[in-house]
Amino acid sequence: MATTNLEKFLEYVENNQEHYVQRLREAVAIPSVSSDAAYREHVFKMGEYLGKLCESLGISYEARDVGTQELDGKTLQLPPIILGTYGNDPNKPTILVYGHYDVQPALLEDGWSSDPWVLTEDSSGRLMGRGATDDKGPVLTWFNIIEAHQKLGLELPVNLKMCFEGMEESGSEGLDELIQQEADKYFKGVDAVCISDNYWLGITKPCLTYGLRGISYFKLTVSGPGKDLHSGVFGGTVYEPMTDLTYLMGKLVKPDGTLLVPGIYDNVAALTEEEKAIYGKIDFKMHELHAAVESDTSIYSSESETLMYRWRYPSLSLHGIEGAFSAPGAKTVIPAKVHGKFSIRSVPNMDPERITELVTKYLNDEFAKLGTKNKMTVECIHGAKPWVSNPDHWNYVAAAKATETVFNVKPDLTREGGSIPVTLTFQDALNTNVLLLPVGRGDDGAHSINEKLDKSNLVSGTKLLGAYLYEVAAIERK
Ligand SMILES: NCC(=O)N[C@@H](Cc1c[nH]cn1)C(=O)O
Ligand SMILES: [Zn+2]
Ligand SMILES: [Zn+2]
Repeated sequence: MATTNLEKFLEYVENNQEHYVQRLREAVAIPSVSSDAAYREHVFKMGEYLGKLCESLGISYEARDVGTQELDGKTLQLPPIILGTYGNDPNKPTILVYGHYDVQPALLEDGWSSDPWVLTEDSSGRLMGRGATDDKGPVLTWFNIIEAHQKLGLELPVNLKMCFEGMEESGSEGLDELIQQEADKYFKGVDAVCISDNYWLGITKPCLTYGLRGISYFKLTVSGPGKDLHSGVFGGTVYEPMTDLTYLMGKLVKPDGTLLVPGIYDNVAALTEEEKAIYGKIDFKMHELHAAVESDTSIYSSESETLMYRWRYPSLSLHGIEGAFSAPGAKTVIPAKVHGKFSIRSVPNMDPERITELVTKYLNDEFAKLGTKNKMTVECIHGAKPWVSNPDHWNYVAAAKATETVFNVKPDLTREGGSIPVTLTFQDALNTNVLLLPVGRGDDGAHSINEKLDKSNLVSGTKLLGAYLYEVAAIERK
């Protein structure tokens, strides 16, 4: 029997694994941290890296300037959004793929077992490095797919449009505006959207993801003294910003995860019996969660509750305190100004503006009760709405078929607790279905130390996303 184009592609990918690892190594070596002004030049370098890849593969592209942002009192240029087009055949469907080329911060001293900016392969084929799974590995698979087709002398079965941003980890600044402006221009004719920027639920079974939580990220500032003070000289005689701040932060959430902001649960969509039944059917075991977090400190003991509290109920996490003493040693300082960082993961039908109102009122009321002479401000520094898609759409059916081709298993349908601000924007502005098709596993440790992508996932992910394009081209799209 003649070999199909898809079979040729799958075989080619299988035989070029080291090339894909090397490409990921180059990308991980660029520390494109979007949240820190000191790293901004590297975010630009990473955008240039993708631009060069586009050039080398004949992808027509534009590095779109989206203006500036204010960060830490400085005006910074936002990294460009890379818009690429590959193929323009009116007889083929057009798929828009999105990803991000910025990463979370990483320092060796945080506890990484190797330099986070040097992709390091261990004996089990784990490729460790910041951005390996979130989201450089998945972004590069699209280029791998195009390259494989060129090397094989094959046409892609679809037209591809690409949208890669460098600010996803910092609120996707500039992206929504660009999408609104370009909805009837650059993005015109898009039949469906595919995003690979999340993870399997566990470590063995692939999934398709149709929902995400939103996020409201807050900065709570308390200031008092005009400068840092000696605690031996001034301790006990002045109101201390850290004392006020930690008191307030302790009033936000209970250790069992219950949010303490009055009214915050009011709009949370009620759980129906139909929805409840879904959680029991998902292939997920508590030991997988324990393995992923490297402890057994889970709040709930059942799989269903754990999934519900990850996907469909809000959570509040305390992230850190800027301005506080945190180095080794025993500095006896009273910090003059401190900023507490926390975020609320929101769910249908919570509204970001209402969340900000409730949080601001509550913190102001609690602060007033302290009777301190310090000053307090609270601001939501970025936000995204929750997103839920239609998993019965042909886009999902195509992805499920591709999963069966590559993994020989039907994928689970999952939601996720993280946030990707652009999902809802694409869905609404382009009036199209959005699919999340993950490459990495649930234990990849995105945002954590020792983030990794298994080599087998890099390879199977390249096959999966390629096979998905074939299924999209073949499926009845209505
Ligand atoms: N892979 C998606 C992801 O990690 N998204 C981030 C988005 C974000 C929002 N604020 C800071 N980062 C997430 O934390 O969910
Ligand atoms: Zn991501
Ligand atoms: Zn991320």
